[in-house]
Amino acid sequence: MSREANLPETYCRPLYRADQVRELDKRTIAAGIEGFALMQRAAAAAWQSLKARWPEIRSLSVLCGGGNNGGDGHVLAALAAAEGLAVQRILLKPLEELSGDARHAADMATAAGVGAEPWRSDIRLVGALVVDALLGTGLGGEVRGEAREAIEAINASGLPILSIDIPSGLHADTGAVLGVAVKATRTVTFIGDKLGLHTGAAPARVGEVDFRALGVDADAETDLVPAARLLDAGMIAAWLPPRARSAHKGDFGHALVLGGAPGFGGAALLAAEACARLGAGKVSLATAPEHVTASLVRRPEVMVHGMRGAGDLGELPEQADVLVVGPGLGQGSWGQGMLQAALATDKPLVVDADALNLLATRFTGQRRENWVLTPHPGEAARLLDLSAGEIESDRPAAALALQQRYGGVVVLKGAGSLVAGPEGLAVCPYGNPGMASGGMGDALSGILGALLAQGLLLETAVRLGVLVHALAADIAAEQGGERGLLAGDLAFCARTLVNPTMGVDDAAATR
Ligand SMILES: NC(=O)C1=CN([C@@H]2O[C@H](COP(=O)(O)OP(=O)(O)OC[C@H]3O[C@@H](n4cnc5c(N)ncnc54)[C@H](O)[C@@H]3O)[C@@H](O)[C@H]2O)[C@H](O)CC1
Ligand SMILES: [K+]
Repeated sequence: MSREANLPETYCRPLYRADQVRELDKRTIAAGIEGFALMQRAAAAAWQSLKARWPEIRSLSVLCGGGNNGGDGHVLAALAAAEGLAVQRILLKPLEELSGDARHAADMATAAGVGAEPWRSDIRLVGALVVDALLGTGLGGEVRGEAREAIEAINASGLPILSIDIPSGLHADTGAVLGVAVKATRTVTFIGDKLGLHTGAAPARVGEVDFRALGVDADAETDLVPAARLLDAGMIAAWLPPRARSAHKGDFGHALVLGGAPGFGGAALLAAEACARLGAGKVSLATAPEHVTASLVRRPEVMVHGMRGAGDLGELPEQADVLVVGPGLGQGSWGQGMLQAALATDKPLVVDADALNLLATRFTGQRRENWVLTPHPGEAARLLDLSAGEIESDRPAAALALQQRYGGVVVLKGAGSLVAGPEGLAVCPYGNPGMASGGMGDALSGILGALLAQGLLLETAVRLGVLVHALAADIAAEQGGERGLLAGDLAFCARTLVNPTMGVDDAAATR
């Protein structure tokens, strides 16, 4: 178990940076498995993964770079040829310029009768599938020269693509595309799963990630603290406290949503609804008076209060167990007053949308340990005084910088949302482009409010909430497609996720 009581680390696969994987390689070699044997294990694992995914394939085009990533490709080419496949082996660097394990691998493939031809810009890829063995953890800087051409040709081929270790051109630590990157169908990665395969541009580039440990137990290297951990749906049940039969709504907390400035009612309603749907005992909504009727009609279970300004809040903040501030807040005096009232309490806060923009502009210097900020890259840029491009160029660093500066827990939303907290970094591998629509952030803030209201530890609640929110979006997309996926669709899907299915007899048994 991890240091925080209910965070079973066994479910969160460790993710490493490239330098940590190289350190693991070094230690493995020092422990007696020499480099070429490790390369042979890697290539064999990639070959098994390829055959499992494409059992019908009878020909390959293997593009080999000048380093050990290319070495993996040479060994795989020999394995495929030995099983009767037609193999086109293409070299980015002449055999005689190779060295070390890569040269050993290339010579072995040649000795096994596998032909080799130099890369040419007019080359035709004749295989039915491409193996991308150009660049791995040794990629340094923007992709240059023939490697760039080769990557573009691979992407233009229209063929299925298996990337060795990392799609060439993708940064192993940040998931950023360094000029150009392969768009793989499947990526087989070795020894340590890599942080850069799960965030930034990676989710759209890696295809299916097939992690193979090659017999190396990275977890045993306790001094190698993983760069992040990969959230897994298997954790949902472990993180949700069971409900006692004798429970009453007071046991599940009271969440107060502050939002819906005049003209911005929808966001606040979405947050309040998600909060109710995810199990808060009571939900109050403090919003502009014009939204009261709509709230009563849409969600009568939410106790809605019309607020001309923060002065009308009265005892509401003190009566709540958690405050969600930001959905539809606006940045005018109404919104500023609501945020000020929230900051004046010592209650756990979920801070989103315009509340984040106000933290960056009018309420600067704030820091607390019991809040969660949920910026998208644009809001993160304002909070760190950077550009959105700089945020996206190194999302893990941005998430950690936000957490360092503001304290508590930070969610940097986007493909492969990141959760940065005292436990370190967690990456969410779920979600889809259907989430790029208005209200998704409001739904997340409501989900987080509900889990905090029910008493989950801050970091657990945030990791769980981000996971459930994204997984619900995947379920909703499976049911009805990504286009037109609405935030309101999520709350119900998310609700099913936080209610582990019970058979009828189980339900009877608990009566
Ligand atoms: N024991 C091990 O280390 C194992 C490693 N495995 C595989 O090896 C690669 C890492 O290999 P390395 O030689 O360090 O680097 P790469 O092959 O990824 O790249 C070096 C290669 O690429 C050229 N290059 C670098 N930057 C650029 C650039 N910006 N543009 C163009 N070309 C570039 C450089 O000149 C070299 O030719 C790892 O990913 C694994 O695939 C085994 O899998 C396990 C054992
Ligand atoms: K590669």
